[in-house]
Amino acid sequence: MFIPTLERQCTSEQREKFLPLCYDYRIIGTYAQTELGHGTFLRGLETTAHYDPNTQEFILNSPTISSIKWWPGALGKTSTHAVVLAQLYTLGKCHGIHPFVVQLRSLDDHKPLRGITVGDIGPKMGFGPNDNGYLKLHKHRIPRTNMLMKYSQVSPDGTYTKPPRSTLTYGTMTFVRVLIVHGSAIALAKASTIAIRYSAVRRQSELRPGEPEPQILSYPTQQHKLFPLLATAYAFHFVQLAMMKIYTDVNDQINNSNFSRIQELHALSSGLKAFTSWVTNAGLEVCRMSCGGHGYSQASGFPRLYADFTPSCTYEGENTVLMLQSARYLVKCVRDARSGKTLPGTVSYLSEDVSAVHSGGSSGRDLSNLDFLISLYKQRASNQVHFASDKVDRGISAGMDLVGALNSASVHLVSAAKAHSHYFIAKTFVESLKLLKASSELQNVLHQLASVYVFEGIAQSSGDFIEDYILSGSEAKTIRQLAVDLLPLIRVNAVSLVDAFSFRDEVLQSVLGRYDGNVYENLFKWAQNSPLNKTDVHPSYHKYLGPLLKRNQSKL
Ligand SMILES: CCCCC/C=C\C/C=C\C/C=C\C/C=C\CCCC(=O)SCCNC(=O)CCNC(=O)[C@H](O)C(C)(C)COP(=O)(O)OP(=O)(O)OC[C@H]1O[C@@H](n2cnc3c(N)ncnc32)[C@H](O)[C@@H]1OP(=O)(O)O
Ligand SMILES: Cc1cc2nc3c(=O)[nH]c(=O)nc-3n(C[C@H](O)[C@H](O)[C@H](O)COP(=O)(O)OP(=O)(O)OC[C@H]3O[C@@H](n4cnc5c(N)ncnc54)[C@H](O)[C@@H]3O)c2cc1C
Repeated sequence: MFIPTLERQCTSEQREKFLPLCYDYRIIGTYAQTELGHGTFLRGLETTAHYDPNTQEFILNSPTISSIKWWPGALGKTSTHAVVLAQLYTLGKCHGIHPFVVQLRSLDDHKPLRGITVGDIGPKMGFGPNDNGYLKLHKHRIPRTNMLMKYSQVSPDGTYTKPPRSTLTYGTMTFVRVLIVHGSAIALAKASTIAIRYSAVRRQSELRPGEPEPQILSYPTQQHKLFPLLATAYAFHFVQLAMMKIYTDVNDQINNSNFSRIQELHALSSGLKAFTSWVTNAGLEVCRMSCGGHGYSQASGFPRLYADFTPSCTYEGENTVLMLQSARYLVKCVRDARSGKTLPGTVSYLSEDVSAVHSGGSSGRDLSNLDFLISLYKQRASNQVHFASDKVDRGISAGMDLVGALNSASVHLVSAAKAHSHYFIAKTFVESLKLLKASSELQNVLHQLASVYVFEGIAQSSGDFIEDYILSGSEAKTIRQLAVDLLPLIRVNAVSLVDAFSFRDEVLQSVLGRYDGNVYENLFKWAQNSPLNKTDVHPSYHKYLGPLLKRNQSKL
């Protein structure tokens, strides 16, 4: 995050000064924004940067215990520098959060500089090798030119020039949220690879006396756990490509001072980061549990994969908060649509009249047709967004202000943002396959994956579709069965579909997911290397167990 911030927020002179140092690993940096007391509410950050025109320096301070920077990756023991987000004060006025490059440690002996107290925040659930750290600043002075001044400036006499948009400071977070969508795709692909390969190797239970124990991958329940997640990993792969394309296009526009799509990008990246990381987080646990006891061993790779992935639901914007950000924009779009404005691409459906075409019961609608089902996802999203938006309007009519009305409708707003994200993902998956140049065999297999993703997505949220009369109960039941009917077809290619992710064993880090499937020998070998097995009799025997046993034996 240090480098992307410099690349996006530096003037050209500052780029020339700082970026070569980063690219050549002459300095190592972190992104120090979160504090002990604030991570979500950025306007509440307390670190201060007061400009001193006499020396043309900023004086940085952590004025309170809650203002101590807390969590930034590699801050504790590694980073020599940080981008510090602080409240800018100049000529007696506060101008809000701005980014500053601060050197933390000497480049000679790596000792912290004067006015800098840094350290590691202590053991965490995962990310063990990462020294997430704390930073306390005490009257630490930096040159004026260390404030990143691409968008806003402080001149030598202290005059402040404000940015074209205050939220441009938030740009790096948007970029990393887009990366996290990719991160979700990768994590779910890894978990699917481990679980499906192991399920092809593992044989368990005798269905009928005398019959060989079947591969657990043959059980419909095992397939129902794993194949929708496999399909989701493919869906997220195509979604992260689409998200990155939108990010790149909008970022190019921003670089040409065209800020017209910044809100749409913020809303989409927030919703997709939250949606994909929540789904992946839950999916990792399903994959682990589908591997039985060995899934719980460190050898499976799942404990580390989960512990390292799960903070994706929190960092870079806590997921609920990001869903609310996305929903706030959707509510704005409903208003704009009602006043006749044209809506941008990813939300244009909100101005269409998708009033519920009453479920047809036995109307013979083709419930296996993906284009038709995507139109139902659209209808569900539109209904949920309009419902939540109407709730906000009713709150205002009842005398609330906008903040109060948004807050009171927030549970529904989160549901609406989830439905919007889900529609975008399902639509993108289906549309991406249409554009894919692939053999008919491959198209057929990928169509099976898209189908099980779309069917299962409806099955798992069928309440949304039934409550709004988008589907009848019997139609929802039919779609649920369509998902189950697809499982044995996907079974044929399941191992190939995870091999296609082509994770090397060294990357997958899983005995259960080894490419050669030689699990049991390697589990036993792995166990031999356990530290506890260095000696046959563990030293602790002589201190605790031995005396205890001997004492009790003498009583016999
Ligand atoms: C090869 C593999 C590749 C894949 C990678 C693999 C793995 C994983 C991937 C990547 C992971 C990388 C690194 C992972 C490790 C660590 C990273 C974590 C680092 C961090 O964890 S780093 C700290 C992150 N910490 C946050 O994330 C703070 C969240 N908290 C906020 O962000 C704000 O606090 C907010 C938005 C909640 C409230 O903001 P606020 O107080 O100003 O209030 P408000 O809501 O009124 O917003 C006023 C107007 O600004 C607009 N607005 C807001 N944000 C905008 C944005 N970003 N862009 C454009 N517009 C934006 C609004 O839409 C509104 O607009 P309008 O007024 O028009 O409605
Ligand atoms: C592994 C890891 C790495 C990190 N790396 C960095 C880093 O490199 N740099 C950095 O600056 N930070 C980093 N962070 C910090 C991270 O960005 C914050 O933890 C994150 O932004 C969440 O903020 P918070 O901790 O204040 O949570 P809080 O906002 O306190 O969340 C607690 C609860 O409050 C709820 N809540 C908060 N606000 C609202 C609201 N407006 N409406 C409804 N509910 C609300 C949330 O939904 C959540 O349920 C990292 C964190 C972790 C875990």
